[in-house]
Amino acid sequence: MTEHALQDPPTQVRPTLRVGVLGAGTVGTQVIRLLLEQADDFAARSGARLEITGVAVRDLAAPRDPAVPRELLTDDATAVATGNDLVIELIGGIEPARSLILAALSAGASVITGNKALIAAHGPELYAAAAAAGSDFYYEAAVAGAIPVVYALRESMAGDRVTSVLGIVNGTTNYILDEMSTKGLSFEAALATAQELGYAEADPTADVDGLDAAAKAAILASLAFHTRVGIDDVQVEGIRDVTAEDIREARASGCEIKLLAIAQRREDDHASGISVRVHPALVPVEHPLASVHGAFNAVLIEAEAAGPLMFYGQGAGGAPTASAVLSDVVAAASHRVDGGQAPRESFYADLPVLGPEAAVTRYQIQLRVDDQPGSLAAVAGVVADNGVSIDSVRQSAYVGANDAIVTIVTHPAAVFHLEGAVAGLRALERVDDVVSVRRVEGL
Ligand SMILES: NC(=O)c1ccc[n+]([C@@H]2O[C@H](COP(=O)([O-])OP(=O)(O)OC[C@H]3O[C@@H](n4cnc5c(N)ncnc54)[C@H](O)[C@@H]3O)[C@@H](O)[C@H]2O)c1
Ligand SMILES: N[C@@H](CCO)C(=O)O
Ligand code: NA
Repeated sequence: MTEHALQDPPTQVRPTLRVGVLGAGTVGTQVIRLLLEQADDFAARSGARLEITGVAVRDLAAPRDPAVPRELLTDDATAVATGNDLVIELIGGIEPARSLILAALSAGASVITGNKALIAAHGPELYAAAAAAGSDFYYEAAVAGAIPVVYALRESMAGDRVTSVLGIVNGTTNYILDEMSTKGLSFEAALATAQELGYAEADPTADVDGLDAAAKAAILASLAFHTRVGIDDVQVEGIRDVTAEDIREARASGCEIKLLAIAQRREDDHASGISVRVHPALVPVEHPLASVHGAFNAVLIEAEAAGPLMFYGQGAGGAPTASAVLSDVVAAASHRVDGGQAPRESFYADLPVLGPEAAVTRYQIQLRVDDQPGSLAAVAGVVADNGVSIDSVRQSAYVGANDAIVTIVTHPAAVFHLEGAVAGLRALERVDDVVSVRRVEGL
């Protein structure tokens, strides 16, 4: 074959697919810009010309990025949802996004969304509507922005048995913790900077309280374990109570504090099922997740045959997220041209989702103790008596008193045993204060 024959004839007639966009905010604007700027590439890659017929917005008069042509704007979102071959939902939230997506699917459109909150609350309903209509339902942008982790779990890992997913999936909180760690800022000061830079919303609750990461954890767990996992199945703790002091102490013991999303398969004498949780944890500095800085995301997947896989990149922002949306647009468009369909929901394994009592993790316990002979032995005795095994102990002087700070890292322990040990420590006369109890991951 000559080189010439490999090239795409410019005159080739292609079908046209009608594309509707719901929402022209941070992500929608970039999706529209790229679809228009790179129209020929999208036509060549998908096999169809992608024509944006309408962009539904809430306020027609609002100032807009010039990348969004004014003549495409409409405030009739239902018409955009029901009058196109491909519908891209980038409004966010539950309603009206849910109703618009259902309307689009029942009108026969394929739907692409980045809406993790909606999928974590109503995923099965959306999948069922897509299957009933014979349409595609795609959502790469919903988890970790540009990082192709939905594709990885839904398609690349379809031939393997995933055992765990461990990730930093919220850019805002990673930025805040990183600023606290590298610049010594307080939580409040770091949050204010994140808001100034546009990472955090004016109302940062979903990010800071771990709910955005929990929605993503639910999606990751559903895909990894072929089991329906909703946001209510995820144990969530955010980063509001992480102090600059916690981070300094973590660094002194060779760790960073990261907000982690964790989905693990458990099959042992004590529990069988999956554990899905989001919480701050100490991560040893040599662990790959410890060096994920700023608003970046990273996801580690472990599977039986593949072993460990690591994904890293931009988990938020208009253009990075648009990249993920557009990969789905190309896939959905090429199915319209050449046949084929997106993977359907896979929940055959139906594994039980375990409660918080089943979690077995390592902990770091920090105590302020009397710096007297026998204090360490008393502390170690209480921990052992409660069935918790100690991995390491570090003692440092406490400034301004006859006290010492003792930092204990345990071997993996059940919550029940850990709570017993902490209660026992609090009751010890030699222990003035249990300063902090944090989970440790990645040891
Ligand atoms: N921004 C990111 O970094 C990012 C990353 C991954 C996924 N996402 C997801 O992408 C989606 C969009 O996020 P975003 O950051 O672009 O949000 P955004 O708030 O910037 O944009 C949403 C837009 O939708 C508009 N809107 C609200 N109700 C509407 C309605 N009824 N009809 C038409 N338009 C309406 C809003 O006015 C706004 O312009 C969300 O689901 C979000 O979770 C965002
Ligand atoms: N608010 C989210 C956007 C991406 O979902 C974050 O900070 O990661
Ligand atoms: Na992604």
